[in-house]
Amino acid sequence: MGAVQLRGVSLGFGGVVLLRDWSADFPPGLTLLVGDDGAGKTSVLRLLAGQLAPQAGSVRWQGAEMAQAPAALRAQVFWRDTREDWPEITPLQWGAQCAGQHAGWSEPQWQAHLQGFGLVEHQDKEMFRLSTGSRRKALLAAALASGAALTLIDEPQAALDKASVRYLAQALAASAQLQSQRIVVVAHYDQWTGVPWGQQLVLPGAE
Ligand SMILES: Nc1ncnc2c1ncn2[C@@H]1O[C@H](COP(=O)(O)OP(=O)(O)OP(=O)(O)O)[C@@H](O)[C@H]1O
Repeated sequence: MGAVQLRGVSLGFGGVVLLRDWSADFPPGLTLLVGDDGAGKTSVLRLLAGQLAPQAGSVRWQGAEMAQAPAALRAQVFWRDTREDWPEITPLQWGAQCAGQHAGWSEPQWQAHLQGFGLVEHQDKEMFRLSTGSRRKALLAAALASGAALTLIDEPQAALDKASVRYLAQALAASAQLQSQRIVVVAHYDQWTGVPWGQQLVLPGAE
């Protein structure tokens, strides 16, 4: 399947430069994307998802420019911006939607992750009734269970209890073992030990 390749990427907003002529590869395996608050982690995930186009340079995967990727390629990406509002839907209903969108969806893994994150008691409550942490856990459980060839996870430790962070670390390791060709990118503001990262990329930071 190969890496997502960023070449000579520039990106900025309103005079603030986040990336200038930045090149990086996101190969199969686990990548930790490190950057201070506001360094552009979410923006890089959005570039990888094709939700955002760079102002210069290219973001290519499987022969396509991600911002113009055909639907078949987009279907191989799991990405949901954590800032997006949730519709009136329960975690179970949302899981069913995701199952329809991702060919590699694993129902046993979804069930296991709901259990592992302690979400079973909340799985029938609408998202807006859940705590931020529980909504985050539902998102993470779906990301992991999606089997998506390119899985993008933004600041997963935010609003998670310690037990869930431990569960997530082992679930990430297990997913990398299970699907060695899967590209999983996790953005976090700091180093994160205890996860077998294939690579760690540090963002240059806003100028
Ligand atoms: N669509 C946009 N329009 C204008 N400014 C934006 C846009 N997207 C991001 N920014 C700005 O770019 C900077 C980087 O944002 P981004 O969310 O990518 O960083 P981050 O590293 O994920 O930081 P944080 O963890 O604080 O969200 C921020 O100052 C943000 O306000």
